[in-house]
Amino acid sequence: MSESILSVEGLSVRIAGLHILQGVSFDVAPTGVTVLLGRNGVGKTTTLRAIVGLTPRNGEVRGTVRMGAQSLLARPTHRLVRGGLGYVPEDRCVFAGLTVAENLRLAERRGTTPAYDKVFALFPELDRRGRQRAGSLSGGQQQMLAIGRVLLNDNRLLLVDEPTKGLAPKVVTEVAEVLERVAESVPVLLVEQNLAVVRRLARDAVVLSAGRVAWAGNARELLLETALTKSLLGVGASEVHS
Ligand SMILES: Nc1ncnc2c1ncn2[C@@H]1O[C@H](COP(=O)(O)OP(=O)(O)OP(=O)(O)O)[C@@H](O)[C@H]1O
Repeated sequence: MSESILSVEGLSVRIAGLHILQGVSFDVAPTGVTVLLGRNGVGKTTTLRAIVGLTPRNGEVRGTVRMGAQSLLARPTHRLVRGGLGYVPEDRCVFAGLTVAENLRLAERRGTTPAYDKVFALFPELDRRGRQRAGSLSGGQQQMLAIGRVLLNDNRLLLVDEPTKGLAPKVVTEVAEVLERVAESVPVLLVEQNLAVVRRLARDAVVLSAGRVAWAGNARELLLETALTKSLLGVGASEVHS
């Protein structure tokens, strides 16, 4: 593989006495989508949050995370974000009481030109619904806002946590289409449980199990190995190929 955009080595996270990650190591390719997989509660969100410096204060993080030559773990989150690490959290976290336009305006950064043209080209609905309160958007529209907000600024890498969770099948397809287009210009580390979306988007896959990386390699190869998906993800062939 060509040089990675993100390198995670020996990442260990303890929270409230739980040793959630126990020496996780993997690389994220400099282009396309790398998917982080694993059964529920295995530590996927904990991994993304550790990378972006959002482990709870009572947690302890060890190991090394590098984006290019830069070491990330000692840096505060706002610096990482300013340095081009975009994060779309699980559950979207849009400001329900603010309008779409206000949610976007909050993401603007001093000294940079926010890329409204790019965001509205990807999500015309965000332009049309500028005056609508984010809390009254559908789940899919909120997800588009959460992704659009991050894309207002330049990113070297995007971390996206379960963007299709809880969405209707048609909207899952729309979100997948958008992420596919986004990934043409910026590499993505994606947590995703919907294996049809994984099959469509991901070139590389990393599977967590028992606090460690249990498997890493080509995503399509993983999805073709029924015994592997069953043992690592707890899903059978019908779910993989649906
Ligand atoms: N702040 C916290 N305090 C205590 N335990 C936590 C905390 N954050 C995560 N955990 C525990 O760590 C484990 C991993 O959680 P995490 O959310 O990272 O898993 P996940 O793989 O993203 O799961 P899911 O697929 O269900 O979202 C779980 O057992 C969870 O309960």
